[in-house]
Amino acid sequence: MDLKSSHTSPVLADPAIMNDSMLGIHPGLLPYSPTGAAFSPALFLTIPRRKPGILDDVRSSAWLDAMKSSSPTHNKITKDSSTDQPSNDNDDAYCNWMLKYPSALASFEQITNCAKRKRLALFLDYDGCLSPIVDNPDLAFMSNSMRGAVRNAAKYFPTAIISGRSRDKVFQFVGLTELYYAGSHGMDIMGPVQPISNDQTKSIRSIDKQGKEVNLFQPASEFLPMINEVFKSLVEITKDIIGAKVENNKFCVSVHYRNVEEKSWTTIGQSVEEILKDYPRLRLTHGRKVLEIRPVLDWDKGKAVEFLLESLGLSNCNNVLPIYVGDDRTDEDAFKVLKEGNRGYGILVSSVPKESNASYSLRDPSEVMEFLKCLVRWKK
Ligand SMILES: O=P(O)(O)OC[C@H]1O[C@H](O[C@H]2O[C@H](CO)[C@@H](O)[C@H](O)[C@H]2O)[C@H](O)[C@@H](O)[C@@H]1O
Repeated sequence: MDLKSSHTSPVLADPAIMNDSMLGIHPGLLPYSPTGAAFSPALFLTIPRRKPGILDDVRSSAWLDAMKSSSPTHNKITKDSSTDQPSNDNDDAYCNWMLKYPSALASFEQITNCAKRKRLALFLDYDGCLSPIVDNPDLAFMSNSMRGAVRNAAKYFPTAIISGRSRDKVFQFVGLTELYYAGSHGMDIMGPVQPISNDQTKSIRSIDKQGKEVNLFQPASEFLPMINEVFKSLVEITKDIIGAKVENNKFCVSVHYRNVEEKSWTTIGQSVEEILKDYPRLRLTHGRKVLEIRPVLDWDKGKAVEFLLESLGLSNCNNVLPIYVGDDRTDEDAFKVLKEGNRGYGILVSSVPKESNASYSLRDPSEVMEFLKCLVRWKK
């Protein structure tokens, strides 16, 4: 998905530049842009309500555009009839794109030159990064070789998984106790116990499954009943749409349409919109063939990275190099945090050109595994 092109879609347009009557799409369905938003100390965002509109056909096509653009089509492999060699329609575009987002493997020396005499911290997204994208989200298993690579990396560098999944679910998939986990797009963080200097009033001491004392940060805890209610309504409203799947990710909900025929995508989008009309404190973001419903909070994967760095005692240090590897739009918040402060590197996992705040790229999870192995070899 080209982030630039998203700004041409009414559903994905920046709310800051939309007027009240524009399309009548529920504000919770628009992506959050912090520009001009008012923050309360409790992290809540104020998003202006818009009057309902009547342009239903325009809204349907807006839904379809938004849903299509959130999941890029993959490279089409064709055969060159003159040589009978496979050729790739999009190779040139990908090579050009890599001039802006060089391969983290090809640029490994450059990255490690920067990491010299610094402490490296690793932040890894799960789906599409450590596990390949598959049709059934319940079967998105990580390979044993990938698990081994992550385990080895965690021996040398503090490592955290930051996922849109519930923290329990992603822990089930990864199964490594030596990592830190942030679920629900960073709204459920289990990190190390540290004196925390910033005002993270919602942090509580807890004990993890291994009996270790940990710090639990759940800024959206009061949304739990609301999320459960919305989850049930979404299950009900989508039950007759073949292929639709609703996943409860604890502090957010995913509505999957990967296995739904394209002609029903608009129905899914509008069903979600219908439900969210009653929940102005929830908003929607788009992922890879998934609509994600989450609290209107000034909290995202970027904030989660900052929180974890602080909990690990690694913030405000010139001798720390955080690296974040992710594939999805929600990972952009983390890329941005690292890029803006020139603090570290975002690595986008993508086999198609996408506009991003990342500094480097990797094609797919197998390259992510190779990159992790390279880091370990370098550190040894
Ligand atoms: O932050 P992530 O760890 O990348 O989680 C984002 C979403 O990932 C999952 O959905 C995606 O992967 C599925 C399995 O490969 C795929 O079927 C789906 O189409 C993708 O969108 C997960 O199921 C969602 O709940 C996460 O929010």
